[in-house]
Amino acid sequence: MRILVSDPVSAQGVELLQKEYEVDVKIKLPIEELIKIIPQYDALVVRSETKVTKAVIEAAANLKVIGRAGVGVDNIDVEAATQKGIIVLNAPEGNTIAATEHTMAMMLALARNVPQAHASLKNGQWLRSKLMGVEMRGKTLGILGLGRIGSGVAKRALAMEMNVVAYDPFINAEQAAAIGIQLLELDEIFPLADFITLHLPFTSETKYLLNKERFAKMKPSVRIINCARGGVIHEGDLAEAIEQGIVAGAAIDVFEKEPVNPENPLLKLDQVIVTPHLGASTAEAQVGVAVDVAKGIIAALKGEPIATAVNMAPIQSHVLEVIRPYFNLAEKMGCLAINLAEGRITAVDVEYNGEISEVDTKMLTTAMIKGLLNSILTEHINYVNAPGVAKSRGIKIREVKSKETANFANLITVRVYTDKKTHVVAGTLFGHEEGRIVMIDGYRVDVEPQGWLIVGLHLDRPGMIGYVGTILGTDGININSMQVGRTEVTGTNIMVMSVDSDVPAATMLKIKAVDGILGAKMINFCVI
Ligand SMILES: NC(=O)C1=CN([C@@H]2O[C@H](COP(=O)(O)OP(=O)(O)OC[C@H]3O[C@@H](n4cnc5c(N)ncnc54)[C@H](O)[C@@H]3O)[C@@H](O)[C@H]2O)C=CC1
Ligand SMILES: O=C(O)C(=O)COP(=O)(O)O
Repeated sequence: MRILVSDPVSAQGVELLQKEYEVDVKIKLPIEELIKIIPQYDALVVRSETKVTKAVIEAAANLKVIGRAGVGVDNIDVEAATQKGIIVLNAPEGNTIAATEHTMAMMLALARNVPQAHASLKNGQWLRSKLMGVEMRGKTLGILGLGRIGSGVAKRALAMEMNVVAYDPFINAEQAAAIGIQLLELDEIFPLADFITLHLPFTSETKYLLNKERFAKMKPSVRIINCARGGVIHEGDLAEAIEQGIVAGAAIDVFEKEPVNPENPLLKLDQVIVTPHLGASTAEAQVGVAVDVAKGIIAALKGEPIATAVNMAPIQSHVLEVIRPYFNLAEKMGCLAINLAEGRITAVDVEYNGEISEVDTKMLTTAMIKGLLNSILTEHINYVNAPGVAKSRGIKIREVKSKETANFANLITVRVYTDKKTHVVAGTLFGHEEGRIVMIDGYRVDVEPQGWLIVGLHLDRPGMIGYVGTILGTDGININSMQVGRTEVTGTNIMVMSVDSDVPAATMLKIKAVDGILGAKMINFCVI
């Protein structure tokens, strides 16, 4: 597998990738060049500079994952990636402190005219009275977006004895109260705030969130800090508001177009201080995000679950810890259940019993669907596209949960409904890691889901196993384990044979033709 790193990321991250895969680092590629070479790669690592447009994604014939060494994924066409089944993941925690501290630096520099004082003094001017500042203590700070960075800024601002209020429709009052601040509506913040700082993602919702109308509602002494994304503020409106004295000043780290056009009106104003998107630029943050993104890319290429994928349901780390050992089992159960099934599949129920039912199991259900669909479709099914493909094929997926369990501490049961019959497979973990199938269609078994299995239904009479064993032996197929499962209902048994190699269709036909064999299926766990 080959990985392309197209923005500068720390060497530690690149080295991690190199331990497992071939890595090319090619910085500042023109987009045409990127489109030309992207088909050679299985993974792409970017920061904010590379624009991963729809055209890039369409050309990316082999791409499985795009890793963003940082937070914002607005430079990636996530929708196009999702449609193509490409995982997009980010590294959201590594640069939080860097961006938080840069925000504080920008706020203080803005309040005390530090860049203007520095520039004028280096120019030989001693401008003490012209560069009068304002204090932070006792001032009101309005934070728009109270996520990782916004809440870090809130804590630091409280330590500086500021009054802090915030707007974030996705945070509840208790979460804000835990930080020690009050949540307000957006329009309630404007007449109160002496400083407004932005910490929200750039989306269609937040585009030009601060514009002419909103500036008009603010205190004329307001100072605005933007270390989030350029397009969240209408730059032309901000420049105008500053020129007209509606806004006192601004500290800007991010621009709608980067690198910023030297003609951008904000660059011409003395009241505006700027940095060239330096929020994440600390040695510590760059190592942090590079290592995190490398780990994410490796997990994605190995088909393992990823905690920071942005185009899959996010998994909290404590949940991931509980469900991680079950992923492989869930996938294999999906594969087994679909191979047993006959007829047109209409719905799949996944039941979780025991303690596992108490955490968010959506991702495990996705793993099951991934295993199920990968066994029957030629297109590659992964965690990103599995739910969508199931939906497009009219398969209804339901989760059922109960803390109650009979024989096992935790049990996962999958029921595959077809227009002919319902097939049921149950599995659990032995110890912490060992996945076992413990029930097939009502028959109690104990099967390790790996390699190749033959599952056969047969009449409960002497010699059946012998017939099948002879056919396999004659055809040179080695059996490595075998068991027979019974239900309470007498008359039929299930035989499950684990074999060392694929079983040719001709051998399966011979097995099915044995008198007393009611059906036999070959399951190849190696395909998923
Ligand atoms: N200047 C730089 O170098 C850096 C910039 N960033 C940017 O900072 C921003 C915040 O990053 P994090 O705090 O890590 O993200 P986060 O996801 O932890 O926080 C974002 C917050 O914005 C809120 N939000 C989303 N849509 C909203 C809306 N329409 N109105 C109000 N609130 C909304 C969310 O509820 C969330 O609490 C992102 O845009 C990120 O790209 C992050 C790191 C470095
Ligand atoms: O993480 C983010 O969202 C950032 O804005 C940092 O961008 P960068 O990696 O420095 O290009």
